Amino acid sequence: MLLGMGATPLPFVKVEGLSNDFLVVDLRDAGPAVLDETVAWAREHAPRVCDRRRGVGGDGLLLIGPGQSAGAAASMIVVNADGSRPEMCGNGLRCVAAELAPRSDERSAFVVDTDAGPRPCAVTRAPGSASARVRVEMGTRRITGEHTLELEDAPRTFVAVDVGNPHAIAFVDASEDPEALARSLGPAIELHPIFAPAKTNVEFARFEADGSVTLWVWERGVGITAACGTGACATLAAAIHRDLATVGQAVDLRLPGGPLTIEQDEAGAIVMTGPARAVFRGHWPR
Ligand SMILES: N[C@H](CCC[C@H](N)C(=O)O)C(=O)O
Repeated sequence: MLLGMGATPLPFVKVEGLSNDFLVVDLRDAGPAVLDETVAWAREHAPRVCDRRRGVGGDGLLLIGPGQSAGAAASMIVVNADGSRPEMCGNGLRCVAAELAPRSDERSAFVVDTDAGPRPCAVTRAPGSASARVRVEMGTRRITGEHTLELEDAPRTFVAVDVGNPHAIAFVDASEDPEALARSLGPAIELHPIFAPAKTNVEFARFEADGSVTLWVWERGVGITAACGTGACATLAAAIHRDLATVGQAVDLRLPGGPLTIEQDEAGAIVMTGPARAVFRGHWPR
């Protein structure tokens, strides 16, 4: 199936994990030439495909290819809504794993290769259900620095965390609104020279009286999303780094799209567990 003039329509599955939504295209059997061509096509057409009025709508595309590393069941290539190709996507990987897992199986486990490395996944679902609960080993976080940025309202300090992709997390006071801050300051921080050339995802997190965390994310290459799996992982890592949380402590991360369970061990290895759902199937006309 060669894409381009007269190419056949592109089959996809629309998926969502905590309302972070994507188009999944399964190219495991398409061969390397078509996979590469489809990645190039997706990067060029992502803005239109992800447009919520003129296209399917979504935060990005997830292209599934054959596994690259020994024993991997498949690989996942992520394309953001702006056409950029990030290293990793946590909510997206849960959705890809749920697509890879046989609907008839209650439990399945396998490794998926990503641009950030292999990620072990475990899928649990009621047989036949379009929804699943997925546990992903997200690798080991790296704290890459702390940066105090002079921003329009006041200097703010961000913890820079790499969880395969880059994140900058600011913890805000009880009197501040993380959503308003993410919307107003997110774009400038994503593009701030200190994070060049890779740019960064941006998180504003507020600890609540009950110990939970209200989290809003301005995603690199996307904008505000309802949830960000890698962002939740990076936020917990930053909280532990700042002694706002402890290793092994279950922190209730409250994203607009719903809660995520994140755990970090003494060595900095992070595990994320959350939902994934297939919403509908379709074909994108070529
Ligand atoms: N926009 C992100 C990729 C998607 C991350 C997010 N959707 C997740 O669930 O981790 C980036 O450019 O690094």
